[in-house]
Amino acid sequence: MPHTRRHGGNRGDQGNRGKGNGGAGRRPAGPRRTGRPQDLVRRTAFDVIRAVETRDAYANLLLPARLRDRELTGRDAALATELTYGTLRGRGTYDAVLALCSDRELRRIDAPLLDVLRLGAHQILATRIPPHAAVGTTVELARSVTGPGQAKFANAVLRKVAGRDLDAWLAIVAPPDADPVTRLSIAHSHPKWIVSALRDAVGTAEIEDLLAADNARPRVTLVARPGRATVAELAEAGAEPAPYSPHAAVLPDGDPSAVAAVREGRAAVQDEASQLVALALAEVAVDGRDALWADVCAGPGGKAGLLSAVATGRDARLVAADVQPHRAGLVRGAVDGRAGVLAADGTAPPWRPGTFDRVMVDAPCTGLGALRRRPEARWRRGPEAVAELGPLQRRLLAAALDATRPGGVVAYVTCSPHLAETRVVVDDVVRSHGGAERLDAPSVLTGLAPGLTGLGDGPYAQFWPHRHGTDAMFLALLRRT
Ligand SMILES: C[S@@+](CC[C@H](N)C(=O)[O-])C[C@H]1O[C@@H](n2cnc3c(N)ncnc32)[C@H](O)[C@@H]1O
Repeated sequence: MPHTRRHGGNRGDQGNRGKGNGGAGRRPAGPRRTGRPQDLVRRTAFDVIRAVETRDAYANLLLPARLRDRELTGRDAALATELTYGTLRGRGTYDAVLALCSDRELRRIDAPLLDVLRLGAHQILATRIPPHAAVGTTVELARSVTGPGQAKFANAVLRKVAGRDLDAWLAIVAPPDADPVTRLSIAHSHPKWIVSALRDAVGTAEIEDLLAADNARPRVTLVARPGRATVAELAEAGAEPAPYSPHAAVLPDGDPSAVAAVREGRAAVQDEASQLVALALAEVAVDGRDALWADVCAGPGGKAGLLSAVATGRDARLVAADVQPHRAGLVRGAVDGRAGVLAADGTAPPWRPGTFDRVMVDAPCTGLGALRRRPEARWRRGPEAVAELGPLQRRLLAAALDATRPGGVVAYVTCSPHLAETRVVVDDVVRSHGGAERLDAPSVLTGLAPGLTGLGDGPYAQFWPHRHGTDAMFLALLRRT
């Protein structure tokens, strides 16, 4: 099933009735707060879904801005978020159902109308909104977006969708005797190439759990930057200590920016695996000097923020770089004053060979390990992205080994479990570059978090959403010889 939770959507329609648009000369962007709040909630979800399609917008960045502009808060904001993310994630499943309910091929349906239908299918099949209400409000949306003729078509299609529940539809569109990749692709709404790649990485026994975890809402994990904030302080603000990272706390509900330490930059939102791979680089033993660290792909600064705080506590210094100047700018807001930040190309860096004692390469990758967070990401790129990124990943890792002194350590990290951008890259570079010895990453990580298991047999470590509740982050640790 594309969704593991059903949302109490219709309850969300009750909030903030009749608040107006805030006055003081401020006009919300797009539709105004007139009419029924649920219309504005659905319209907001629709607008974000369209912007994702037409201007490559990122839902997790655009939606909060639209909610603010339109003064949607509380349950209305929660419903708009659920409808936006759920529709984007579930598109693969909903398209398979819509194709059976429409007398027109989906590719012949106008793109805005198809998005309205997907939004309707999500409400009917994966929320607790009563089907008649979901059909009625979606038909109204179709009318306002595309006109009365199309509203009639939308009504006919959505009434057919509402004729069965999700399980009954899945038995038809993803039957047990279908080819396994096709069945998983439709049932869990992932493109086939991603199902195949994830199955190669995690194995047949766990692929279904992994795909289901990609469709669940991720918890919000905070990092208390060492020396600047503590988990105890985050706990006072309502967060709960997380299971593995000593600096992590989970915010069960609510807005991270309501936490003072987050507002003040002493804490931040950061996945627990992302914290642990940075800590692994900081903790693995190095022989001799331990004074100068680098993060060569640092933007926007999640790992650099943690590394710089740990470095400062040990009287070491972090140099953080990113090839994109605006991303290097974001890093400046995440690191402490001792760190150096610059815009530089990690494949042709301005520092001398052998400069650093510890180097982080958090390489640009497909992001297949963070599909929970970026609901549209799975539809955006095809398998060619893996081949396109491979040469850059290899050059960055080779250059990082060059930048490390003998006895120093390099961490190669991706937010993807795809074998072609994880172990295949590291194996190739170790073979062709020479001068690198693989360290056992799982044992370094379990040294940090004794309860942590299921990272693989080494020398590489792989986190998984369904096993660890984290992003599928990969870590290789290499000692420069
Ligand atoms: C996965 S992101 C890094 C995330 C970051 N480490 C964090 O924890 O917030 C990869 C970064 O590599 C940067 N990048 C891509 N090519 C690069 C290059 N040749 N040299 C340096 N940085 C590069 C991208 O701009 C992007 O910011």
